[in-house]
Amino acid sequence: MSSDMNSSPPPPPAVLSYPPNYTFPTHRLSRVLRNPDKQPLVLVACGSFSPVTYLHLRMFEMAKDYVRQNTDFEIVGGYLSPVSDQYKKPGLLSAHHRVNMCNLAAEQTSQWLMVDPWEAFQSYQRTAVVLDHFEYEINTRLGGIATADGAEKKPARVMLLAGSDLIATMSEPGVWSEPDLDHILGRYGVLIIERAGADMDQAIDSLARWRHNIHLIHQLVQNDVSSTKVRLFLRRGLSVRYLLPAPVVDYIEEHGLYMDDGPNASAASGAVAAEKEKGKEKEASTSTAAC
Ligand SMILES: Nc1ncnc2c1ncn2[C@@H]1O[C@H](COP(=O)(O)OP(=O)(O)OP(=O)(O)O)[C@@H](O)[C@H]1O
Ligand SMILES: O=C(O)c1ccc[n+]([C@@H]2O[C@H](COP(=O)([O-])O)[C@@H](O)[C@H]2O)c1
Repeated sequence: MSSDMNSSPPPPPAVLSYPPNYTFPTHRLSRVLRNPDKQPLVLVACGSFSPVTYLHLRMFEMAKDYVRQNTDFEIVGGYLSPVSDQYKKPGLLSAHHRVNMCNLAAEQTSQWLMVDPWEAFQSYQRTAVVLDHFEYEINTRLGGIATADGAEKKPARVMLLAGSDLIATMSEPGVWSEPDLDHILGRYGVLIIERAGADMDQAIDSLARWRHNIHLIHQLVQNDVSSTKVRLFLRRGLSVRYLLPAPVVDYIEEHGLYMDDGPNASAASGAVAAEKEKGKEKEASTSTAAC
């Protein structure tokens, strides 16, 4: 293991709690680095995924192109990490269904993406802790990623992959704690995907001190699909085909999901999430009315 790894010890497993019968998914993790000059990189996208859309999957492909063209990293794994039911965001379907839909999307439309149910099936875990969990599983438990000649194992860099709307919340008072921001952006870093309606430069304005660890990825094809719009379409009996992977559309139909407002729709448990949802619903509602 490199000296880098020794100077930055991962947190002890005691701070990480585990859901019952949990196994960290590694079936698509590249355990060997193709290019020995590169540093292995693992992408982690945290979110509701209620439901997962093509845009969630597209974030990973955009990141892959960016990383290949602009960095010294080699991507060895990509994970969707659906949030716990305790996040209680309006429109949040049960973790059981959200994880199933993410698994269908990853397994049937991608060769490299995986779904980690670690945070979904337990109490709410902050994003900083989720990234620590990946760090522990990949670099402590698995010992990192081997070079092709097997001479050494390099620690993988874990990075958050997120849309600019999520990053914009990092400048909103009271949403993220300052030590967590320092942990996420200082230690791990983030790849930000431009999202219509959330200006990237504005989103990172107050995050300047971590700029060296923040990578901005611009959209080349504008596409503002959101889970909120998909849920709204479903409630109105409109088609969502070609906005989501076909197996996910079939799953939603088969289980009759998102036909009503759901148990959390008016609970407004998280003020920020609820406000965000209301704004998105309004915007989505205006655009479907215009159709
Ligand atoms: N169209 C998109 N463009 C860029 N990033 C996106 C897009 N859709 C989702 N993301 C990002 O994916 C991650 C997970 O998002 P999330 O599950 O909250 O989806 P969402 O569509 O924003 O959901 P909702 O509409 O329920 O708020 C977040 O980092 C979010 O910014
Ligand atoms: O760790 C935090 O303090 C924190 C604060 C706000 C949001 N998050 C995470 O960001 C994600 C937001 O998802 P969403 O669907 O609300 O856009 C979700 O995974 C949350 O756990 C995390």
